[in-house]
Amino acid sequence: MVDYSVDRNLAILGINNPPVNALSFHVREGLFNGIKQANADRRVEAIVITGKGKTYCSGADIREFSIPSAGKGLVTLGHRIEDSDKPVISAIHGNALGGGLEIALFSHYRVANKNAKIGFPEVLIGLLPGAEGTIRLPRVTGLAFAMDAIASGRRFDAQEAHKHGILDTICDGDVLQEAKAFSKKIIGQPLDQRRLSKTHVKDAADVDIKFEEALAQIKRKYRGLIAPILCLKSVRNSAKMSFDEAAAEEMRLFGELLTSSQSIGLRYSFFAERSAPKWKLPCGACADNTTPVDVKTTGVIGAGTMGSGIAVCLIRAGIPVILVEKNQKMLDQAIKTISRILTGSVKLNRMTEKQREHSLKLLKGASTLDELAGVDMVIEAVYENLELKREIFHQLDKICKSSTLLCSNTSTLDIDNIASATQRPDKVVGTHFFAPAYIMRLLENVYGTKTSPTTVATVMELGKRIGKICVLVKTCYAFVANRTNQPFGAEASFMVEEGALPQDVDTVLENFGMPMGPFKVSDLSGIDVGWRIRQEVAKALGLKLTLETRYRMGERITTLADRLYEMGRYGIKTGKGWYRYEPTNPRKPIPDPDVAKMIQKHCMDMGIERRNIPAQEVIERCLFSAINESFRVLEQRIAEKPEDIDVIWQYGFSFPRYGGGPMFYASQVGLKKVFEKICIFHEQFPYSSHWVPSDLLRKLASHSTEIPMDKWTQFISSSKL
Ligand SMILES: CCCCCCCCCCCCC[C@H](O)CC(=O)SCCNC(=O)CCNC(=O)[C@H](O)C(C)(C)COP(=O)(O)OP(=O)(O)OC[C@H]1O[C@@H](n2cnc3c(N)ncnc32)[C@H](O)[C@@H]1OP(=O)(O)O
Repeated sequence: MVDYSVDRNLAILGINNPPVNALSFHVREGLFNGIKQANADRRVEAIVITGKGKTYCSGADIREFSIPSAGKGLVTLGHRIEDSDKPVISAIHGNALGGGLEIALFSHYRVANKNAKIGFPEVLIGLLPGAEGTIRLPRVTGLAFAMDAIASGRRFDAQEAHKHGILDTICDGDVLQEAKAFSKKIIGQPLDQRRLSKTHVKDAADVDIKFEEALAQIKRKYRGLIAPILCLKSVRNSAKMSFDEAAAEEMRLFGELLTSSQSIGLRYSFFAERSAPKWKLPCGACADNTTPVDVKTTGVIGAGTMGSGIAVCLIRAGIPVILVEKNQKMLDQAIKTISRILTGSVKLNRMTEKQREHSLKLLKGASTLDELAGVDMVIEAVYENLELKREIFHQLDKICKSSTLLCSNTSTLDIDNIASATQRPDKVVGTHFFAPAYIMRLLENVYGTKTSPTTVATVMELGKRIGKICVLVKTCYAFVANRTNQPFGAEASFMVEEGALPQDVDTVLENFGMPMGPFKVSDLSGIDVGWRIRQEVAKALGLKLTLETRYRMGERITTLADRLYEMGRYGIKTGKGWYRYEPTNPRKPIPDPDVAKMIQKHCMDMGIERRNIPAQEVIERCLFSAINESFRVLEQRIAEKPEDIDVIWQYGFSFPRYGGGPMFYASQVGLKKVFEKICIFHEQFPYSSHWVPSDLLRKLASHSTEIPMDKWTQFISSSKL
């Protein structure tokens, strides 16, 4: 795990723990012994710590944090490095992150390749740099930089690190060669001033004012998160306490964070996000054994909000797009919108003007499907109507070359049904983007019964290329995202019918950690949009809709949103929806007594007695209904693993990352408790089929001990596989 070699007067300790050279137990042991050995070796005059392969060191092994007291060895190792009688140089390429940067700060000197990335990302997993990082960095950079870097977790480049004194030198080529050359300048120099524990924070006098400024910013930016605040407190200690006192306090704060529910959730999310792209099909094909085809050209059909957003994603990633829209006015408008979106990206420094111009050159408008004959992939993004989509796929099948993949940006419709309109069902797949497509990171890829592994591999790869977090799911009505979110929204509305007001429900869920409650989201996305979907569904089912009912096809429903629509309250776009909006601040939702009156009248007319709804009930009804549906989705193998559902909720519905997602939340509450509550709600609300308890959940909950998440799918009855 650490390769020890001697090159003339230098001992080279090469960390060799692919893929990211994490500081696992054996790496720490290897470095410790290497320093000891080098100090005892009379040939050696200086020691270089370097990383084998692509990187120097990406920090502690996050998986080890679930082992009590793991990690303590890092501080012991650090002290051994700093106390070395022979100078230690860290030679950095790739990443020096977290514990990796701490090892560099225990070293006496640091040299790096100009492409290296440096940082303390611990806060992103709910921790702080616990091996004296919060005490050492301010001694090098001063307080303001250290507070910002540690509390934000941002990665910065070698130039910035050099400017702030973290690096002694940066080089263009091989960093090990540079370290060897550098050693000649420092061998024989006194080491004491290079030992950071012997130095002081230079701007310590300003600590209180800098702390207050940073704290105010952090509280605004990272609402509800504990780790950024403790990061700042620990940096403050570096200026107010002796080195040893501050380090002891840092260790205590690290321990507090390590066992916090936020950090446990964030660490889960770190790995869940990385597990999502590792897809697997029932036939055994998977990400590791399937090669995607190269997509060089694409077509997008429909120049509405979704089509334009998808086109932005593609051209931004350098992929040419033919945007097909038969309505010329709409096409012109879409091209203007796309150009405006890219201008916005330039203003936000997300791309340069030159990149914007290059991207726009990749976009071509067209009015007929015939233009798509030669493209490698088509993404259809017309509105949600099965017949229309089937007709388009039927035509595309005739027009496009035989290898073209045909993707549908549908949020609900059956992929098998769409595929059956073609002679190439193996090349048909769902690509469900979330609005606005150029901002939202989630891409829910949907395979049908006949979709080939190559087609799946290709859309998963394309998603990655355009910067999306891809999750693969099997076709069913509404897939995983909308299917599991539907009960969440329905329960929120039912509670408003039973006694809460929209703002009450929103506030509870925002306090839980959702950035925006469901009624604010509904105002943002448009009440008319939901109304139109309900009309389409009713038309397809041959139903006549009325406002004066509480049940449809044996299911409880509420017509409150339809009543808002009838009042012309479409949400933010009309200045009125569940809330009202002042023209002077059109984004700020203000509770509206007219809405309260409408709700009360609705309840009187429908004979509903209103009652007080406690906050706990809001959380349980919204989340447990989504959890129950999630277990069904898992049981039916619509989702392959619980982590996939959680990633969908994080990136599709902004579920707080520290909360993990509905499945992780269930695991933390305890499946027995969740199941019992679902049974109670099922009795209380017999006309909501989302409360019928999932068999899988029942089975897991009946176990005498909690079953860990990675074992849940083993309990699916074989008859359901
Ligand atoms: C109870 C009282 C106890 C008191 C104890 C007190 C003791 C005090 C001692 C404290 C010691 C603290 C030390 C330190 O401050 C803490 C840390 O260092 S925390 C870790 C900080 N580092 C990170 O957060 C880096 C995380 N990784 C990344 O950001 C990225 O992976 C990357 C390094 C930028 C590389 O990105 P990519 O190239 O895109 O690759 P992937 O992300 O896909 O990763 C590839 C593969 O590697 C796995 N992995 C990555 N980093 C780690 C890691 N740090 N530990 C373990 N595994 C890691 C990743 O999961 C992928 O594997 P896969 O999941 O695909 O199998």
